[in-house]
Amino acid sequence: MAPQVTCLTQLAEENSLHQKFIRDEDERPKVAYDQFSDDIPLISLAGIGESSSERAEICRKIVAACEEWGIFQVVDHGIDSKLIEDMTRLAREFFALPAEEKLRFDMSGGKKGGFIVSSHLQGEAVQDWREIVTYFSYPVKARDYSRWPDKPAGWRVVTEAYSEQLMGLGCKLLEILSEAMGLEKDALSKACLEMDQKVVVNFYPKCPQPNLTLGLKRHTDPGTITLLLQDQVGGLQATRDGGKTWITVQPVEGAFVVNLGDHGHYLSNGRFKNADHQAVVNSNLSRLSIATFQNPAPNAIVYPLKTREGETAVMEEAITYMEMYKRKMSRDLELARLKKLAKENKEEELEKPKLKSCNALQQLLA
Ligand SMILES: O=C1C[C@@H](c2ccc(O)c(O)c2)Oc2cc(O)cc(O)c21
Ligand SMILES: O=C(O)CCC(=O)C(=O)O
Ligand SMILES: [Fe+2]
Repeated sequence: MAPQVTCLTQLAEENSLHQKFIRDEDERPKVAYDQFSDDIPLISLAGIGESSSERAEICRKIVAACEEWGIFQVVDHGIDSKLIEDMTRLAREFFALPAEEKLRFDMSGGKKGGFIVSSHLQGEAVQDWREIVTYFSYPVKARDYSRWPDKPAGWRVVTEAYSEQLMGLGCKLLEILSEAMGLEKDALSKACLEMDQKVVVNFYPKCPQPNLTLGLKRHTDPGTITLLLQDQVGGLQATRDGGKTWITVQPVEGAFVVNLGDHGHYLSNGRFKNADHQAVVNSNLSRLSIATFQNPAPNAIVYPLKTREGETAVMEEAITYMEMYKRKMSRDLELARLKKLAKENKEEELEKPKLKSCNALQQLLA
C-alpha cells in the first residue's frame, strides 16, 4: 500500500507542531524571519552588455560577493515582470488546490517531477516544513510533461516561458563568472556540457511553532548556480561561519537571489563559496519561493578549471556530476541518520538512572 501523505496545509491548522518536524536545539532558527540584513550585495545588471568598463564593474561586484558569501541579488536582469507575476500567482494557486489534486502528482517513489511534502530525500530523520512542486525543464528532449501539473490552467505555458527566460539569465551569469575566473566566456557552460535545469517551487505554510523547526534545513545547493525568486515575506537565511551566525536576506521586489552551488565552488577551486543557507518559517504568513537550479549534465566532469599560483586542487580526483550528486545526497542522509542515532542514545542514557531507581524501588517493595 502507498504510504499515507499528509499535506502541510492540513497540519498548519493545528495548535502545536507534530513531533516529526521538531529539530534539535542546535539546528533551530537563531534569527527571526523578518529581521532583515543588507549584507548580501544587491547588484544591477543594467549595462552588462555595454562598454567593457561597465561590464567590468558588474563583474567585480559579483566576484566580491562570490568570494565572501556565494550569494548575491540581481535586479535589472531582463526577466519579464509580467512573467514573474504570472508564475508566482499560478504557483500559489497550485498549493491552494485540494490535497487530492496535488497528490495526483505525488512524486514519492522516485518519480521524475511532481508534488512532495517536505523533502526530495526519503529517510530523513526530521522533516522540513514545506511542500514542493518540481519539474525538470532542460534538456528539452528529456522533458516528461506527464509529470508537469495540469492545474491551475496556464501552468504549462507559463512555466515553459519562465524556464526559458531563466536559462538565458543563468547562462549570462555563467559567462561573467567564467571571465571572473580569468577564463574564456564559455568556459563554465562548456564544463556543464548540455545544461540541465530543474525548477523547485517551495511553499512554506504558516507554522504553529516556527521556532522549533525549519522550512528547509541548512544545505548547499549541489549544482552550478541557483536563481531564487522569493516573495516579500522573508525567511531565506545564510551563514558564512559554519552556522554560528545567520543573516536573513532582505526580500527585494522583482530581484533574483543567486546562489553558487557545489559544482560552481569546485570549478573555481574553492575561490567562490557554495552558499550555506536555509529557510525559516513563521506563524503569521505563508511564504513562496521558486528555485531554478542550473546544473551540469549528469556525465559532466567535476574538477577545478584552473588552479591559481600556490593553490592545490580542492578535489582529489575528477568525478562525474552524477557521482558528485549521489555522494552528496548519501552524505546528507547519513549525517541525518547519525544525528538521529546520537539523539536516541542520549535519550536512552538519560532513561537509565530512572530505570535503575525504578528497579530498586520494585526490589524494596517486593
Ligand atoms: O530542495 C532542494 C534544495 C537543495 C537541497 C540540497 C541538499 C539537501 O540535503 C537538501 O535537503 C536540499 O537542493 C536540491 C537538489 C535537488 O536535486 C532537489 C531538490 O529538491 C533540492
Ligand atoms: O526558500 C528559500 O528561501 C530557499 C530555497 C532553497 O534554498 C532551495 O530551494 O534550494
Ligand atoms: Fe537551496
